[in-house]
Amino acid sequence: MKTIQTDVAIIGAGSAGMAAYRAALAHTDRVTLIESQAYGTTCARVGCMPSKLLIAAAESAHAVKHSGQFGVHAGKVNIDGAEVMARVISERDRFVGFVLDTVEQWPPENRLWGHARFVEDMALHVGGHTRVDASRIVIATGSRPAVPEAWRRELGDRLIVNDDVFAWSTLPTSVAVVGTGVIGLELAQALHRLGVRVRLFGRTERVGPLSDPLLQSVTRDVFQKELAMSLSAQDIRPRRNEQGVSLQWIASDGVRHEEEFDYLLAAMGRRPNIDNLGLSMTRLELAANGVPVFDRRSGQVGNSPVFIAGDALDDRGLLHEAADEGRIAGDNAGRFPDVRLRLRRAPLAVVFSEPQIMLAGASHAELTRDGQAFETGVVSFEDQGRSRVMGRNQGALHVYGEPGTGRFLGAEMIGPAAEHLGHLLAWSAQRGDTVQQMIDSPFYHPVIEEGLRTALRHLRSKLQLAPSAIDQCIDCLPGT
Ligand SMILES: Cc1cc2nc3c(=O)[nH]c(=O)nc-3n(C[C@H](O)[C@H](O)[C@H](O)COP(=O)(O)OP(=O)(O)OC[C@H]3O[C@@H](n4cnc5c(N)ncnc54)[C@H](O)[C@@H]3O)c2cc1C
Ligand SMILES: NC(=O)c1ccc[n+]([C@@H]2O[C@H](COP(=O)([O-])OP(=O)(O)OC[C@H]3O[C@@H](n4cnc5c(N)ncnc54)[C@H](O)[C@@H]3O)[C@@H](O)[C@H]2O)c1
Repeated sequence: MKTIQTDVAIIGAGSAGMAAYRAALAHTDRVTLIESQAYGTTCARVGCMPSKLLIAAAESAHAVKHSGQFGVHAGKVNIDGAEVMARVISERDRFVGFVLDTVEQWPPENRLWGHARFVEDMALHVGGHTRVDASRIVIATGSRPAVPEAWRRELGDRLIVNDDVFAWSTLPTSVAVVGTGVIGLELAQALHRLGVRVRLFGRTERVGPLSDPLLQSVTRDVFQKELAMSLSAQDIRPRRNEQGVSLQWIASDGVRHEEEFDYLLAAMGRRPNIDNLGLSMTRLELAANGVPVFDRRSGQVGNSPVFIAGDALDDRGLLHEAADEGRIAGDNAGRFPDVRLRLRRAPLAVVFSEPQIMLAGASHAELTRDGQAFETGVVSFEDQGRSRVMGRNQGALHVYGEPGTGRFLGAEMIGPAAEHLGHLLAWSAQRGDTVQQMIDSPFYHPVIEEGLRTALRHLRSKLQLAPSAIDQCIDCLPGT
């Protein structure tokens, strides 16, 4: 076995690992980036980008099918599954190509291929061919889908995960999607809108990530109108059969049901890739979930020269967070022992369903857990002017503010343009804006942001910072 010495070894060349590599290089040329699979990142290859490409096709099909509400009749919609997947894959490959171009420009002597495992505190074995002795190590190994082993054994290639969807050459006829989290919701709705028979299974009544109980119920109602859903499904039993999968489950009414599908898509959460890293060979302190105990502001594991970033943290699981964490961990690994604590951005998460879902700043669950006093301002989008104009008048927004100071704390929303409102609200949360400062900002007319202003005015009156918002007035057109 060959032995190499390096200043910084980075395990994983995904979004976090690539950011860590760039940041560490600012301090030393002796940086080794280790990858065991294809370069290209989860986000570009099988995550953010191909899922949004599939959703874009689905939105297009949906818009054509529902144009009748505007008096525009497009006739029978023909969805060509092969063409849909061809565009998804060719555009995806373009995004992956940009990542590959970047990695290929990096010196080959800085790149090592193979699965890395700790064999001692600061030594790795890679692919059975190389021992790497490193002064500092960054763990950026990402995550993988959680799949029940018994289901995998029973269903074989009929049990699929997100990676498999983006290898399809055409669309299947039917898919059972298990898991009503972010991936389940995005992919189930997209496939349904592209003409695939879909049933979405949840083991509880929870749909999507919103933690505000009232918004959870709005979310459930909205998606139940469009999708075949079996919530609180118990004893889900998949069997392999001629067609693909026969699925039995006990519905919330206690009755056992059975339905057949081509595939079962497991969207049941993701597990950090830290269980196969040989961490037991090190003295690193591990938390109950097996992840080394780390500081979010530095990425440092205890006081050790080991850093961790991205989905491997089992924390926020989002691309922009992975890139930030990679940069912080790589910089600190490069400058070790002069480790710097970095400010983290305000939380922001978006689900690209229709309507979209977003959380910005502190969530309802976090405020409640932390015992933070707060009031809630609300707006429904059902009668909001611009949302009605566009026929996208579904959902609601809740904004949270602090009594006394009038400080804006956070928001949760299901509704139109949530990806954009989410940014405005996360920026306000990060700046520490007051509700009044936000209301004093310009609002054009007619725009969906006027709905946000209604919610903020409602919050202001709940915080007793101003008289109740005026419901009817000349500049308060419908839904403002
Ligand atoms: C379907 C889907 C849709 C998503 N959509 C969005 C979205 O719209 N917006 C958003 O913000 N986020 C989204 N995400 C989440 C986002 O993709 C991830 O948070 C992000 O890609 C994590 O980056 P990472 O660098 O931590 O992991 P990865 O990019 O997975 O990189 C980890 C790398 O480590 C390698 N590796 C693992 N173990 C070893 C080892 N022992 N030795 C060597 N190499 C190893 C892996 O092969 C991999 O290349 C989505 C995820 C999925 C699955
Ligand atoms: N738009 C985005 O930003 C985006 C999109 C996709 C994925 N992601 C990232 O990927 C992560 C993983 O997504 P995900 O949807 O797999 O996880 P998730 O944690 O959002 O949802 C998992 C769901 O699976 C359910 N589940 C788990 N075990 C089950 C069982 N045995 N039977 C039935 N249901 C079961 C859970 O109750 C939950 O509803 C997300 O948390 C997010 O960080 C982000």
